[in-house]
Amino acid sequence: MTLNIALLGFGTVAQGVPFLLNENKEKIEQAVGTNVEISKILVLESSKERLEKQFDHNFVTRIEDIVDDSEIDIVIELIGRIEPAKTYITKALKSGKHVVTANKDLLATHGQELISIAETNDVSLYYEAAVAGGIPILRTLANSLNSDKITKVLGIVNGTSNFMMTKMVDEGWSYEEALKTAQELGFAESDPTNDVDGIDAAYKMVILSQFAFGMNIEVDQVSKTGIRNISPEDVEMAAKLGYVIKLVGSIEEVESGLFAQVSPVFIPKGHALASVNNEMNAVYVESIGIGESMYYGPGAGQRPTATSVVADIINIGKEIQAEIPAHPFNQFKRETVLANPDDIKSKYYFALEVPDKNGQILKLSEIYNDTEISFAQVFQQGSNGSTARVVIITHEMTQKQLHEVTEKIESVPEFKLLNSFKVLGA
Ligand SMILES: NC(=O)C1=CN([C@@H]2O[C@H](COP(=O)(O)OP(=O)(O)OC[C@H]3O[C@@H](n4cnc5c(N)ncnc54)[C@H](OP(=O)(O)O)[C@@H]3O)[C@@H](O)[C@H]2O)C=CC1
Ligand SMILES: N[C@@H](CC=O)C(=O)O
Ligand code: NA
Repeated sequence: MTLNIALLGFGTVAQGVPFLLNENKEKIEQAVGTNVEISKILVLESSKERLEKQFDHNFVTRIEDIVDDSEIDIVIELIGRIEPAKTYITKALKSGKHVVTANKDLLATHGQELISIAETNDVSLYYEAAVAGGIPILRTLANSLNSDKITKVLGIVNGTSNFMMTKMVDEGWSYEEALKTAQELGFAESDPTNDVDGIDAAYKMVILSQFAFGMNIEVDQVSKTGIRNISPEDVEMAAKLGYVIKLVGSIEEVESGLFAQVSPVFIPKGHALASVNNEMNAVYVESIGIGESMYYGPGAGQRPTATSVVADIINIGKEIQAEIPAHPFNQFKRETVLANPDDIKSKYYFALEVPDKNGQILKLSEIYNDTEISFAQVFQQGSNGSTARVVIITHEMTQKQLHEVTEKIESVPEFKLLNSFKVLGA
């Protein structure tokens, strides 16, 4: 019996699926126990003729041609965004088809609804490619780390922004040049705002929270800051102090609950995450059993992402062949409890613009002192004659103190808070 699959969409990632099925045919057939065929591919009417000239596949333009086809076992959604992907996945699941997707936008916002439809219809919904493209992180958390208790996850999980930061900092590329190349290389989302503003990474934090902590946080509960406002002065100061700046997603469980965030972070140069460059991703896990572990690999791009998609197809194929009942991709579920901001502590970097005259550092010190934040280091990083750029590295402080001190600084008209970033390390 052939395992018949159908693709929805035939863009960057989807075109990697036939490539891998073909290049790796023998191994895949041995794993699944039968051959895997792409029987139909759903494309837009406007693209069908162009694709038919280029590829020898059975292209269709109506979702019904796929969901009503009883020969099709697995539907692979690679259109992206919310609609029509959500409607198509729902139809496929309700028609008794297993579904594989790489769509983190959809899983982070409507995942619970889709998981419940899959369960009701006794079919599988797998999405390894949705987090950190080519890194097998979700299956590792669900299968290999199920014996361990995870306390913290730090992730460089957006390939586009990491690629851009690497090229801008190490090779002096402009923001526009770096973004355009990330788009050309197939790393960026159709709307790259999600990549540069930390939204794509926040979607991945939502999914990682489910697998690592069994908690289901909302995207809006993940605080997000992207890479747009990182300045050359921030990068220069980071380097001078022995750090690199990267967009990091973090999830930590403290006594009061879970806290998730995406923001630029100062990472000490010796930390394993500091050497994750270009489109590479890494998920760094702290747990009571293993201690520290890191999972590293390409987070975006056609072949790495399609490799995760095909791994999901193989896993579902094996289960179909062995007549194993469908089960959720992630079985870890607990009540969701958010942390008290008083319990979330970190060191911080503050960059401020202040009038270049006597008494300003003293005035700043008073503000921080009033909020019970102590300085670890203070620098004046240049002056234009009327204003000076002051950089402060603090000792550990809480999220609550961060909000308080930010408000206090912003209430002083002559002070301008340029940036405040978390600093990793004790
Ligand atoms: N690129 C990457 O590195 C990674 C991507 N992902 C995820 O994988 C998914 C696919 O991404 P990617 O391949 O990069 O995106 P692309 O934009 O390259 O591909 C999406 C394709 O879907 C097609 N499409 C759009 N609407 C429809 C529709 N209604 N019916 C049929 N086809 C449609 C588009 O067609 P047309 O070209 O004709 O407009 C396009 O070819 C997304 O969810 C993305 O977030 C996940 C990890 C990594
Ligand atoms: N646009 C995303 C693709 C993978 O999820 C990224 O750059 O990481
Ligand atoms: Na993955």
